[in-house]
Amino acid sequence: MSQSLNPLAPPTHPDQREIILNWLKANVPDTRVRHILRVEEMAIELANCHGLDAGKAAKAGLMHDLAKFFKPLRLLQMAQKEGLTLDSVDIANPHLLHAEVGAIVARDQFGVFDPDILQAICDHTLGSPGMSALSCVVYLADGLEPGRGDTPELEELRHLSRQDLDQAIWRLADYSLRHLLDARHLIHPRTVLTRNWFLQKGFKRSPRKH
Ligand SMILES: Nc1ncnc2c1ncn2[C@@H]1O[C@H](COP(=O)(O)OP(=O)(O)O)[C@@H](O)[C@H]1O
Repeated sequence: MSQSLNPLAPPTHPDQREIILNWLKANVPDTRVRHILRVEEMAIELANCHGLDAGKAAKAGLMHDLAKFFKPLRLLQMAQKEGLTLDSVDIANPHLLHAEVGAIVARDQFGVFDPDILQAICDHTLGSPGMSALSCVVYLADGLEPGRGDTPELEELRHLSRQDLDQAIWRLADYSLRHLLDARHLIHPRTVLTRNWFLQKGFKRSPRKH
């Protein structure tokens, strides 16, 4: 995890999924629970497509939005207590911290200590330059699960997400950035850094195309 959540010994509960799902049903509106379940399903599908650990993808998908409905002050306080470095955009829009704070909840409330899963939860909204394939899968599942719509652009991105994780990441980052620009929202620089990192990775793979 780029911002040091401490990976200690893992006490894994056999009924962990049911416990997490019950917590979500009590703390998150039904529409968001349905989104979370679609993210879990798409993360499993993408993990299988790309030869990744589908169990880890499922867990990160199920837990990615644990802190989605935490109030801004709570998000800021938890992030500060954890010692996370905050960008000015995080301070202006603490909602963006729900990703990192979700990983803190996964660790502290549900005893998840797997650093790959915690990092994928952290990365799900803004991405991260050089993020792992597991993080890519959860970022893509969050942005492209079927409930996001069925425009030709989204369908193309879904197709790409099954073929090429790197290209799908920068294309989905571009898609998000376009929406943020149109809405005249602040843009967190990490999305731009993520987009550039994965675009450049593509240049290195096929230099003559660019
Ligand atoms: N790079 C970014 N900079 C600023 N705001 C962003 C960025 N990425 C996403 N957001 C905004 O943060 C909010 C949460 O993002 P996300 O978790 O992807 O949303 P949701 O799952 O609710 O669609 C959304 O309102 C989105 O517009």
